[in-house]
Amino acid sequence: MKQFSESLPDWLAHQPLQPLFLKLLGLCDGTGLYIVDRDQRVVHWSQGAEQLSGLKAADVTGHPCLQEYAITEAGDHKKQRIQSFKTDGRRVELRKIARVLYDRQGAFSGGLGLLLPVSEQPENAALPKTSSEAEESEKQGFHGLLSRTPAMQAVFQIIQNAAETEATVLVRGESGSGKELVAKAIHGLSARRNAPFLAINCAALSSSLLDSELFGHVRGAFTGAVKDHSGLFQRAHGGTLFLDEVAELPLELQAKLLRVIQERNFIPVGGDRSIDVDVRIVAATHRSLREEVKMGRFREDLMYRLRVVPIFIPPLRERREDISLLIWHFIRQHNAANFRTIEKIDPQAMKTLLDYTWPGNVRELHNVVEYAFAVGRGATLRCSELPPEFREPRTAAAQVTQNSPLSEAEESAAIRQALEQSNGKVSSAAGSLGMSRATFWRKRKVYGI
Ligand SMILES: Nc1ncnc2c1ncn2[C@@H]1O[C@H](COP(=O)(O)OP(=O)(O)OP(=O)(O)O)[C@@H](O)[C@H]1O
Repeated sequence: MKQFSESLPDWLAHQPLQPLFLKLLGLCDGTGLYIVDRDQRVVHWSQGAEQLSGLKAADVTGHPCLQEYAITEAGDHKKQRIQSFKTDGRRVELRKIARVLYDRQGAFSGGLGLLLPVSEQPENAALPKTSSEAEESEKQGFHGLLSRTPAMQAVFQIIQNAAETEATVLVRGESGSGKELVAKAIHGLSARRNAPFLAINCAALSSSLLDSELFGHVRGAFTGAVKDHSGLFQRAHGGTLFLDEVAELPLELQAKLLRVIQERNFIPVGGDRSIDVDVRIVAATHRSLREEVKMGRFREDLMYRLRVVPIFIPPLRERREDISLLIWHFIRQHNAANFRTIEKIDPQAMKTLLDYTWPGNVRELHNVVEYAFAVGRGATLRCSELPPEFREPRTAAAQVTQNSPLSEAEESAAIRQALEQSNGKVSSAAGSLGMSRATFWRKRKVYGI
């Protein structure tokens, strides 16, 4: 990108800088401009930023770089950085474009930022381009789920079809593989999309708390029940209830759940009257419910009621073409929200990422990108910016994956990626994949790359 200073006209270069700067600030007051100091504390917050975010300059100035105003994405308890703000109790989606300032020693000395309503942000106009893959990644999304593997395209098709029905869906997949995103996609595509989508993790609460959270309780049902409490089934009326880790549901609550599914009504804890509800259930588990039934921990009749439409999400290690797609997707998100812009991934770092087994799936991958943004600087993501476990000697599991042959699709995706990263230089692309130049050429010919 051409730097502004490169084309600074002579007459401008000779202007006294301070008055010029103050005039510019005044001129931009209607835009969402803000400035932070070297500690990332806000030192200037324009009127435009006030209007867009609903946050007054007096409340923001002196505080660390907006972080404390970021709110969590519904259903996900990780911070989304600067993507959403609360205004008068409303949620406003904002994007941030930032430029870093360095002092004469090259140390970070602050930054300028511009807030834009998401709808007004011109796609790619202000954001630095990362790689063509980053742009491509946005095209391969399905309601927030990105993938280019055939197995996931089949999942998208099932989601689409299931959303048009009222069938109960059971999503199976490892932790962090995207089960909740699937549930949200089904809700978002269904006729229930304007009613609530509520989620609960059945493994996170004790049996009695879960009972009261799901079905509610009446006043006096137990010590501390000082007033009636409506449960999730009641609050999700007309919408969708996502039951995560459903295999962990205690047997006594499995009976209650079966009743709601069959009878479409339930009795709150301590109550004597049943309440009718219309709720679609999407359940998820990382376990095999069949195995749980065999072990006597899960009711067989409930299993059949839940898995009317089963959806299986393959773990990330089995869809390795998605690794680089997701890495660039998260980098792009962070480029827009941070003071660092990553434009390249060092080939060795990319190889390490592609070889990793990703036990925590997409969530872990997102964390790794977040880590790199937190610890690293500069336009290239390097091996030294990967979390410690990536730099330690390989685990047995990683060895197995490394030694396992890549599928044709994985191999051709890796070759494309390596070429992209090396700017078309064959030697370094081949080297990054541990191939000789001859093998690399032969494979390119086979795959038509
Ligand atoms: N295919 C995908 N494309 C983009 N982001 C994804 C994808 N899959 C998962 N994610 C992201 O990864 C994180 C974990 O996803 P999600 O919470 O849906 O997983 P989960 O399987 O429900 O996890 P858990 O079982 O631990 O609750 C979320 O931030 C989600 O947005």
